[in-house]
Amino acid sequence: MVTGALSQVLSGNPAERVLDRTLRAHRLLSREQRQVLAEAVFNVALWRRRLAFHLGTSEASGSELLCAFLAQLVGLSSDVAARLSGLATPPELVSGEPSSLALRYSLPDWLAEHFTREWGDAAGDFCAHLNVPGPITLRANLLKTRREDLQTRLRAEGVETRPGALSPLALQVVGPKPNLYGLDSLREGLFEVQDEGSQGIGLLVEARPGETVLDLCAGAGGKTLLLGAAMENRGRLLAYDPDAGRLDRLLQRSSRAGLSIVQVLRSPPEGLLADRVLVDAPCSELGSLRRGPDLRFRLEPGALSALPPVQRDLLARARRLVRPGGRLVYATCTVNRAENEDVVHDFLQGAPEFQLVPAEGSEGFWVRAPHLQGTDGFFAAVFERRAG
Ligand SMILES: C[S@@+](CC[C@H](N)C(=O)[O-])C[C@H]1O[C@@H](n2cnc3c(N)ncnc32)[C@H](O)[C@@H]1O
Repeated sequence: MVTGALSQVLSGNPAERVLDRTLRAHRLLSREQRQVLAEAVFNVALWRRRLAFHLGTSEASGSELLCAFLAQLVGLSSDVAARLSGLATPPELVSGEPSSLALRYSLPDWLAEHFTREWGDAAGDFCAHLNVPGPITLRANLLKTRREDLQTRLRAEGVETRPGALSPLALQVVGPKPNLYGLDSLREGLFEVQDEGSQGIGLLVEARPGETVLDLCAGAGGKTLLLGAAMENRGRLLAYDPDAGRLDRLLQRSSRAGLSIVQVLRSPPEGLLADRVLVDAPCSELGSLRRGPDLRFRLEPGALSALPPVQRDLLARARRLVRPGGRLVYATCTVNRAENEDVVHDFLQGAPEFQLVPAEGSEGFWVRAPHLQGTDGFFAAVFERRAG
């Protein structure tokens, strides 16, 4: 069963979906067996390049990779590892650390090269952090609760948390992964699951009660909901996204959150002057790679250059929708100068009515990353439209 699941993952099916399907097809597995299956699928999906190095090949089967995982990472003897993996003879394993970043941290070559260009000496540290699952972080919905009350409520539901250090709304789950979707507190809209970096972007907008705020790439509303709570459900909160299904989910989540000021726009906004506009742009999403063990192997190098034209176009549209004296926030969840700093520099050159509001990061940009603050990777730039 494990090797069947692994060969599906190795042929490009998302590990999480494969695991889900396999568990559903084998409902009689014990809790421990399910856990072992999950560990094996996730670790082989993530470490496949590194494990292939230990096998001395670039093309290894699911069984061979599983055997290398059990011997190299779990520490079983090679005989036992081979038997558990269904191999007749144990493969000879190469020991030691690979010298290249790509093999050490199990990344495609092009991606390791990209991260070296982006982070320089810190690339190894960044890549190491991509291989550790991020924390599960919740955002307290202040329309319905306070962070400390939510913490008490969750404890009563069997979920231990601690306050996040970066966002005043954040609680981090402590201990094993709970089934959050089974909790009444979630159904009652007391919280949403949201990385602290993502919360930080919503907070950069500084939305206030009574204002008109536009979320131009609202998706399913992760940040829209935060903006609505910051506005205390007063004012106008406009949410646009070309993906109708995501907007439908946004509406469901808004109603669960007790948010009634959201107006979903089914076509791009025109002729509007908002106090604040958020452009949470579509991007290559390299900052979220730790959220899926095999995401990195399903990306193509073309992802790095596909989106800057779309991002430039979005900023050009957003430019016309901010009132004089208003605020514009451009954000991505990626680590790619071409989608971040370069897009922003071009925008500032072509839009002299806007000025950068410097954040604490380098060049005045706001940057979050797993090896720096422990969040997923994000980039943001805050602009103000000059008054008059
Ligand atoms: C990073 S996601 C947004 C996530 C969302 N803000 C959240 O916090 O949950 C980017 C979104 O941009 C949308 N998008 C893609 N092309 C777009 C366009 N031309 N105009 C506006 N949104 C676009 C995608 O459908 C996607 O939902």
